[in-house]
Amino acid sequence: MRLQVKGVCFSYGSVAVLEDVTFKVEPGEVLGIVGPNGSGKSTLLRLLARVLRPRLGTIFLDGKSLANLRGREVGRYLGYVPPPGNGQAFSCTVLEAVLQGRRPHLTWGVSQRDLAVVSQALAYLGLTGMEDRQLHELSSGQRQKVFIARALAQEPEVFLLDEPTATLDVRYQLEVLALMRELAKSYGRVVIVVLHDLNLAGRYTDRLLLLYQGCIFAAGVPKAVLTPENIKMVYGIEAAVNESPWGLQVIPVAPVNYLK
Ligand SMILES: Nc1ncnc2c1ncn2[C@@H]1O[C@H](COP(=O)(O)OP(=O)(O)OP(=O)(O)O)[C@@H](O)[C@H]1O
Repeated sequence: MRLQVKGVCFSYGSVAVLEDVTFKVEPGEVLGIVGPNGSGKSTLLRLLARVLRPRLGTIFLDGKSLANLRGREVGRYLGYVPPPGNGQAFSCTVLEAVLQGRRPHLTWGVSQRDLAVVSQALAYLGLTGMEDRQLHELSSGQRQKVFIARALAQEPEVFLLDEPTATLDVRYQLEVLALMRELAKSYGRVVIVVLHDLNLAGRYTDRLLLLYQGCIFAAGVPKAVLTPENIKMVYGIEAAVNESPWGLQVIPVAPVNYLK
């Protein structure tokens, strides 16, 4: 499914947060969104997930405006994983939470296939055996895995992940991003992922949007976006950027004003 964003602007009340954001993502692509705190990354993802509506501009899925989709279509097309710790403290078991991902697909109750998909999603995230645990009794990383498993179980065309790796240990940071790449490359899904870790952004994405004060400051392949100059302008730090056998390596050195 192709996703197109055309001239999107958004404000919270009278405060403009996104200005004239335009880009597109093709099936099979992993798009990363990076940028400093408050630059508008989460807001952009919430607009793509139709949690928020643009003030101006349009978001298209295969040429159809997102605004015109029915609720069930939104659930089938878009799998949204909110950032860790964002109003997710409702009380249910791990199994119930992941099963919720099947809701857009359910017809007459839960089928064997629904259970098989859920069980595979749990296994991918190393959650097998934790099905009966209560969500509020889990560690924040375990809870984050549950929300990622729920999005996997949803089998959406487009994955929208807001800092999915922020609370995960290094192994699962790699597991989750490798799995998302695989879903894009082998199954033609679109993956859009907000990341703070520039090394992960450099390694696991095909293209990056670098947001700055609500605008796209740079867009393109990671090597073109994650330059020391761009990083300095946007984050105010000196950084060393090297090519490594595993992809781009970004070493944040120090805030610019500390070096004077
Ligand atoms: N519900 C809200 N009401 C009013 N302003 C908001 C709301 N949510 C976010 N903002 C503001 O909108 C701007 C963009 O916020 P957003 O959460 O999209 O940024 P972000 O790039 O995801 O930041 P971070 O890296 O800190 O998660 C910020 O200035 C923020 O204070």
